[in-house]
Amino acid sequence: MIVTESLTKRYGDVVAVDGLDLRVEKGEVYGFLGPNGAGKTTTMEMLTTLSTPTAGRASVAGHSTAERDAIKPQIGYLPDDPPVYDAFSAREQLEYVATLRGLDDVSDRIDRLLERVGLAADADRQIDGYSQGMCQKVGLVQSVLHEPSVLFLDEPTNGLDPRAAREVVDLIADLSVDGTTVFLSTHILPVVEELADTVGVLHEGTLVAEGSPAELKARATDDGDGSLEQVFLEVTDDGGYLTDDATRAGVEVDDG
Ligand SMILES: Nc1ncnc2c1ncn2[C@@H]1O[C@H](COP(=O)(O)OP(=O)(O)OP(=O)(O)O)[C@@H](O)[C@H]1O
Repeated sequence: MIVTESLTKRYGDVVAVDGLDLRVEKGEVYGFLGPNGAGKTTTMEMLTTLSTPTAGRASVAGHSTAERDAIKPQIGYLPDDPPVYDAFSAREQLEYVATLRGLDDVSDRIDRLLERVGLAADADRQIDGYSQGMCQKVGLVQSVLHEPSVLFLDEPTNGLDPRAAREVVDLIADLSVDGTTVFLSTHILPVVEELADTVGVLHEGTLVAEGSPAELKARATDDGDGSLEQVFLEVTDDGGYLTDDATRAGVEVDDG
C-alpha cells in the first residue's frame, strides 16, 4: 500500500529525507520512529501529496503521489497540529469535512466515532473551548471519516491523557483489524510496541533499522535492558553503535 524508492527531499542545504526505500503491506501498522528532525513529517507530507519529492518516487494505494486526485480519497492524514475550525462544534467540523469529501449519510458514523473517542458529550460545544487532546480527537475522527485504506498518523496521542490515549490506541488497533493500513509516527515507544507490525527507525533522513518490534529488540546490545528504547537510542546514536554494530542492527553502513 506504500512504496517509496530513493525518496528524497532537500530544503536548501538540508537533506530532510535521504534516499528512503520503504514498503508497507495492506493492513500493516508501520511504526515510523526517529529523533526530532529525522525527517518523519517530511516523509509523511510527501506520502500524503502535500509536498513534492526532490528526487525518487513514492506510491500509495497503487497510485503515484504525483496523482493527487487519485490518492486523496484513499488516504486519511492526522498531522501533528490537526486543522480544525475553532468556530465550529466538533459535529459541525465533521459534517463540514464530510461535505468537502462528498460523503452522504454520515451522521450515524459521526455519532459512533465521537462516542468511540469519548467526545459525544462535548460534540455540540464550540471547538474554541476544547483542550489540545480534544482537538486531537476531532482531528483523528475527521481523518477516518471517509474510511481511508491508508491512514497516516503523526503523533496521534499528542496531548492525550492516559485514558484518552488508550481510546485512540484501541481505535487504531480496530482500524487495522478491519484492513486499514496505518503509517504511524510517534515518540511514544510503548504505543509503537503495542500496535506496530513493523518498525522503521529514521535517522538524519535515512532508515537505520527496520523489523518487527521483537526483531529489533533481539538486535539490542548486551549493554542494556533489551527494550525498544535501548535499540532506538543505539541505532540513532552517532557515537558509534551504527559503525561498530551495523550487522547486528541489520543495516548497511557507508563508512564514507
Ligand atoms: N519547510 C521546511 N523548510 C526548511 N527545512 C525544513 C522544512 N521542513 C522540515 N525541514 C527540516 O527538515 C528536517 C526534517 O524535519 P521533519 O519535520 O521532517 O522532522 P521530524 O522527524 O518530523 O521531527 P519531529 O520529531 O521533531 O517532528 C529538519 O532538519 C527540519 O528543520
